[in-house]
Amino acid sequence: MLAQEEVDAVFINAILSAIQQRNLERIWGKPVLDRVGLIIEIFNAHAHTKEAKLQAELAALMYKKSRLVRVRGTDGRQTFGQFGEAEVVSARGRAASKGTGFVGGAGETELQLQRRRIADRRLRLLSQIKEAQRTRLLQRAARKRQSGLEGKSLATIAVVGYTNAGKSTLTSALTRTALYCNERLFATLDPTLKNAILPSGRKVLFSDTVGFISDLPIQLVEAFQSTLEEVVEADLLLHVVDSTAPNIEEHRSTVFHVLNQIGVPEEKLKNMIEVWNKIDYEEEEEEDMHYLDDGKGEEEEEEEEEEEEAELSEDSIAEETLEASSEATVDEDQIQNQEDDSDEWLLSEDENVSDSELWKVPEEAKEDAAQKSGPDVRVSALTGVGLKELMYLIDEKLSGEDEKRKSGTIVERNDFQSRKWRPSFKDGEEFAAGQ
Ligand SMILES: Nc1nc2c(ncn2[C@@H]2O[C@H](COP(=O)(O)OP(=O)(O)OP(=O)(O)O)[C@@H](O)[C@H]2O)c(=O)[nH]1
Ligand SMILES: [Mg+2]
Repeated sequence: MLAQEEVDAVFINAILSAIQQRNLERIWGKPVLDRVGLIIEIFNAHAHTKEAKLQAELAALMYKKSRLVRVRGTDGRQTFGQFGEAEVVSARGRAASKGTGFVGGAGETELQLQRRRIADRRLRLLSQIKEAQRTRLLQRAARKRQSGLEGKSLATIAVVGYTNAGKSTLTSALTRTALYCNERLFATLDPTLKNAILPSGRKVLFSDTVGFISDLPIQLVEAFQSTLEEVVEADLLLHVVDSTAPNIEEHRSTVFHVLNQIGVPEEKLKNMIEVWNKIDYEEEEEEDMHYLDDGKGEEEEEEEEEEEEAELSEDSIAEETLEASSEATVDEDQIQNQEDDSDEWLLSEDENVSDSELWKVPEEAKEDAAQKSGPDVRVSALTGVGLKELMYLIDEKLSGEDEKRKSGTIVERNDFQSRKWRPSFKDGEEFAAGQ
């Protein structure tokens, strides 16, 4: 067991509310990172292109906004937080001022100021991202005009899947190019287009995309909106599944959930090809299993895991931490009940929810999983097994699409606004603010 001094920071694999995070930091005297915070750190570390950097900054900003809480310090005065978080300001100061008609106060001003700064920056980032999106749109339109063989349009195939499923490795293998592949999560943040020739001789474009992850809040999806646009607009989707992942069903349903959220039409989801990757690994794994066995029975391990999970449940964290540091902290409900009208104008409608709610993927959405229960094709992107079969399948699916288009079953969708999911901002406003 590590001594407290040896620990630099604590990561909690759950979504913490701002208050929970802050209370834990107070008790432990260490920075505490939750699941969303960690994802954002990774986004930032992996963002290299201009667009990816903008998107990562927007994600960080949205997260920061949800962390804006007001706390009263141990000495009873308004505080900016023990750890220098300038965004943490007093709620009780505001409560005390209620009824007197006095709405000002240092804490509130600071909070409003912070919110305003965040709102301004968000608008600027959104308009820059929108600009990148426009360029992308023009390029896409130009690509569509380019003809493939026999006058067929140049089809785009988006490669989607959970992070680390092997999307980049597969895209590289299919297009015989070298894309950046890595064991790290979110190795790819930008969509990359590469061309390839199908067995029929048809020329197509493969688009490698950012990976999905469970509990990825919709606010983060907003940040990657222009990247995900490639997916919505693609002619065909390849869903890469890591067949070695222990929680494969959760991965699959997460991917379906995100695709639904970003507005991929039902028709395209049905037509999607499910590719189970890393089949080479499966064989090796069985041989290796006994080396990894630590001598514990499976039941014992499960029990331990359950205990750990119980310890980390949000409620227990909230209770413990609120008790342990009652003087320095405030109750979350109390804060929400005091949710003032004065700041509301800074937030759009959907943002007036508690911060813990803000970062949660709705439960029912998780059940919104794949109807299909097996792979269309099993491959190994590393060894090349199954890739030929996959290429034939893509050819087949695309010509099926052509047929449908000819018979008028499919209507071309060039209209962005008809998408199911749209970000919480209104287009006109964003542009007015950004120009
Ligand atoms: N054994 C085995 N490993 C694979 C296979 N395909 C990919 N990998 C490995 O899986 C890891 C992730 O591969 P990537 O292609 O970067 O995965 P990705 O889905 O693009 O990941 P992100 O961009 O981070 O979302 C790398 O270490 C690959 O070498 C495969 O067919 N077999
Ligand atoms: Mg990748």
